[in-house]
Amino acid sequence: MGGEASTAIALREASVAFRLADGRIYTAVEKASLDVADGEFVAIVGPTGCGKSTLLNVAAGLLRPVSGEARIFGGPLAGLNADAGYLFQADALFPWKTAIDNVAIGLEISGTPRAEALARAQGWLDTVGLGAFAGRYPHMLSGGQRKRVGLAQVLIRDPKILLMDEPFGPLDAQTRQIMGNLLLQLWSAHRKAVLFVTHDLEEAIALADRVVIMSAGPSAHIIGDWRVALPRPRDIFEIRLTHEFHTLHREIWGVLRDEVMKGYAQAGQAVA
Ligand SMILES: Nc1ncnc2c1ncn2[C@@H]1O[C@H](COP(=O)(O)OP(=O)(O)OP(=O)(O)O)[C@@H](O)[C@H]1O
Repeated sequence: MGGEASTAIALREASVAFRLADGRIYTAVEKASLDVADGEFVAIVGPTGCGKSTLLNVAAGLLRPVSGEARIFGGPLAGLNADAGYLFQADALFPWKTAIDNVAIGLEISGTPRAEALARAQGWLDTVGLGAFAGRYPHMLSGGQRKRVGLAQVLIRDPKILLMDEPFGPLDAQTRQIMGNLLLQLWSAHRKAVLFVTHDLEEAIALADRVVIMSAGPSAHIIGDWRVALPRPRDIFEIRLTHEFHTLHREIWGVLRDEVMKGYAQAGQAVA
């Protein structure tokens, strides 16, 4: 492992608890430890409701752990993580702004002159394949196109860390794969540290350098950590067809399946 400063995100025995409406305390995550190196792509997979978004929110500085800590590039995280860009499942686009204005806004807020912000926003729209859609409002774009604008909106600020919470969740299977390939292209060109939450193990293996599995909650924590030694550059259509992919998938699923079943049981849902 490199020095602490080359570790983009270090969660050290982080525990997160919520006060429920009836006053009880629910410990969602307990003593979760995870490192993401600078430039590394790590995917978190786990049963529904286990605490994946909670961990991401700790890394974003949106939630403070009740014990343990989050360190960013070697320093303690206090307040919002200014090194991170965040992409959620839901669109975060302003409906009253055009695509180009949605992309430019992050620069404008931080004082970049409007003409320069627009020129750079147009460059990012070109990069994500939406150069001709600059003047469209979000409601005039497809779900996949809105995700592309969202990616451009985050990447234009050049964050060192990308926090992604099921970013392609609402998209159809084909568009998800196309977006996955676009993300990999952008990531290999710009090499951010990525923490990517997904419930989809195939997506996690196809994209990531490491796949991390969380246990079912309450008191969820990291129970497995696999290095994905598949070659890059990857095409996520093709990589899923390889023997190495299937072997790794079977191995990780052997652990994940048990947690998924526990997760359903604990949520009181019937499983056949
Ligand atoms: N503000 C809150 N108050 C109380 N409980 C919460 C709160 N936020 C999350 N939880 C609970 O903490 C647990 C973890 O939630 P979280 O959203 O992190 O799970 P997740 O793994 O991202 O779920 P999913 O895969 O379904 O999106 C869940 O049981 C959830 O009900």
